[in-house]
Amino acid sequence: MDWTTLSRPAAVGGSAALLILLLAKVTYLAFFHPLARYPGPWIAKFTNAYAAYHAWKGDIHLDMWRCHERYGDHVRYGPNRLIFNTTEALRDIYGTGATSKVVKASAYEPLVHRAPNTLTIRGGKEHARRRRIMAQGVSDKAQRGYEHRILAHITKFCDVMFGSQSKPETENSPRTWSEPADMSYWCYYLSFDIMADVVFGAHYNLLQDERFRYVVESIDKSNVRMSFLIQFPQFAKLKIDKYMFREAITARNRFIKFVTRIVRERLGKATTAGPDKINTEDADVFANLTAAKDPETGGGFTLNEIAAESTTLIVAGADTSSVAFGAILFYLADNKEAYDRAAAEVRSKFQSRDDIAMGAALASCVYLYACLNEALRMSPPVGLALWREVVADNVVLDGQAIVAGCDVGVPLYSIHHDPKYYESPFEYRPERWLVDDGTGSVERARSAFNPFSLGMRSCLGKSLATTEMALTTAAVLFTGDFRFAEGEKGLVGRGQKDGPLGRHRHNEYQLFDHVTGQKNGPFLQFSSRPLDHADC
Ligand code: HEM
Repeated sequence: MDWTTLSRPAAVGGSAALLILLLAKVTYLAFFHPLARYPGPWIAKFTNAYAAYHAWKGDIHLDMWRCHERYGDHVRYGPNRLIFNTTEALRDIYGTGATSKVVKASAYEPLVHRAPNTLTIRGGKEHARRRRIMAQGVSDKAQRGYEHRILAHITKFCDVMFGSQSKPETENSPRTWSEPADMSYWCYYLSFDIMADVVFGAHYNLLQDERFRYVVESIDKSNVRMSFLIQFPQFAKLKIDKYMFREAITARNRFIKFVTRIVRERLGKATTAGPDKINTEDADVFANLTAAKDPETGGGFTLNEIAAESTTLIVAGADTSSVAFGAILFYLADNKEAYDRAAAEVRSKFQSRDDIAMGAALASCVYLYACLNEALRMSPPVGLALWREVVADNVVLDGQAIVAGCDVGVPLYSIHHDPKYYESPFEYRPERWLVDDGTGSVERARSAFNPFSLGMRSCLGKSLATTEMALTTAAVLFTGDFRFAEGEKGLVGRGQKDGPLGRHRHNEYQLFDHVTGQKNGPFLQFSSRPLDHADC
C-alpha cells in the first residue's frame, strides 16, 4: 500500500484503530488473561522480550530466582508463561504421568535443524520410539564398552594439566606448580574429546591440538542466539534475528559444517555394527545405534536418523559436562575441608591411577559423589526453566488450573537454592547429601534436585555424564593437587561483592545461561604427588 496516497482522515482513523487494538490487547493481558492473577515483572505480562533480554544477557537463571524471591512460588514470566518453585510442580510438569497433557514447548523450534530429534521433538509416540532406541546407545552396558575411550582422554587431561612443570616436593627442592590454566577451556576440550570419541570414534584431540578448538567456541556463540529465540519465539518467526546475531549465525554454520564432516567420516567407516558387535569394546554410540532395535516394534533408526541423533548427543553432552567439570573443580579448590576429604577418600581407595575405573571402588567414594551433587546443585549447567506447553484445558499443576497454550516450567537454579529444600542454600556443603539433620533433610534435598531434569524428557546421558565426572575428578585428585591461581586470575569465575544481586557471591561459580551455562575460569594450578603415590 502506498501510504502517501491515504487521505489525512483515513490515516488518522487507521492509527486510532491500531491504538485501540493495542490498548485492548494490553488491557486483556494485564487484567483478563488467565494468568493475570499471578504476580511477576510488569513488562513480562506483555512481552517475551523481557525473558529474551535476560537470556541474551546470560542471567535468566538468576532473574528467575530473583523473581521467585520477590513474588513467591508462582510467577508470571511472560504473557503466556508461568514459573513454579516447588517439588510438587516438578512432579506435575516433568514427572512421567504429565507427558500427555504437558509436552515440550514449541519454543524449542529454533533448535531444530532440518528435522526434530530426540531432544527437540515435542513428545508423543515418536519421541518414545526414539528414546527407547537411543537409550540402548547410552545404557550402562554400552558404557562399559566406552570406558577405555573415556579413560584415555582423562589420562591425557591429567598429563596436560599436571605437565612437566608441576613437581612434588623432594628433599632438595620445593613443590612446583603448573602455569595457571583456564579451566573453562580445558574442561570443554576434555568433554568434547570424550564425546567425539564415544559417539563417533573420532579423535579431534582438542586437548593437544589447536586446530579444531574453534568448534567449542562456535557452540557457545551459537547458543547465545538460540537462548534468545527460545525465550522469544515470535521474534524467530519475524526472521530478523539474522541482522542481530550475525556472529552467532556464522558460528552455527561453522559448527554444522564441522559435524557434517564428522558424520561423513564416520559413514566412511564400517557403519553397521551387526548384532555380534553391539556393546563390544570396538563399538561407539554410532555403531550401537545402527544395531539397536526398538523393543516394542522391532524397528531401528535409519542412517539419517542415526547421524542426526549422534550429532545431538555431542551438542547435548559436551558443553553441559564441561560446565559440570568446571564447577566441581571450582568448589573443591574453594573449600579446603571438602577437598582434603575427597582427596583422602580417592587416595585410599586406589593403589595407582590405572586402577581408577568404573566399579565397586569408585562407587564406594560416597564423599566424592556428594561433591559432584553439590557442585551440580550450586551451579547447574542448565539453570533456567525448561518450557513445557500445556496442551489440555485446566490441567492442575501444583494446585493451579492452567489453560491450554500456556508454557510452564520450574527453574533449576531457583529450586536448587530454595531454603524450603536446602538449608543455607548458597553454602557449598557436600555433607547435606550424606548426613540427615533429623528432619529428613537428605530426602528433602533429593526431592528438589534435578540437574538432569526428570521423567520422560530427562537427560539420556545422565549416567554417562556422572561416570565421566566421577572418573575425571578421581583421576585428578589421585594424580596430585590443584589450587586457584594467585592474584587477579584466581578471581575469575567468582561473583563480585559489588556485583548485582545474584552475581555478588564471592564463593559461587558464576554461570551465564544461554540454553546451557557458559563460564569463565576458574584458573587453576596443578602439582603432582610423589611418584610412589601417583602413578603419573
Ligand atoms: C553434566 C552433564 C549434563 C547435564 C547437566 C545434562 C542436563 C540435561 C537436561 C536438564 C536435559 C533436559 C533438557 C530439556 O528438557 O530441554 C537433558 C536432556 C538430554 N540430554 Fe543431557 N545433560 C548432561 C549430559 C549429557 C550427555 C553426556 C549426553 C549424551 C550422551 C546427554 C544427552 C541428552 C539428551 C539426548 C537429552 C534429551 C532427552 C529427551 O528429550 O528425551 N546429556 N540433559
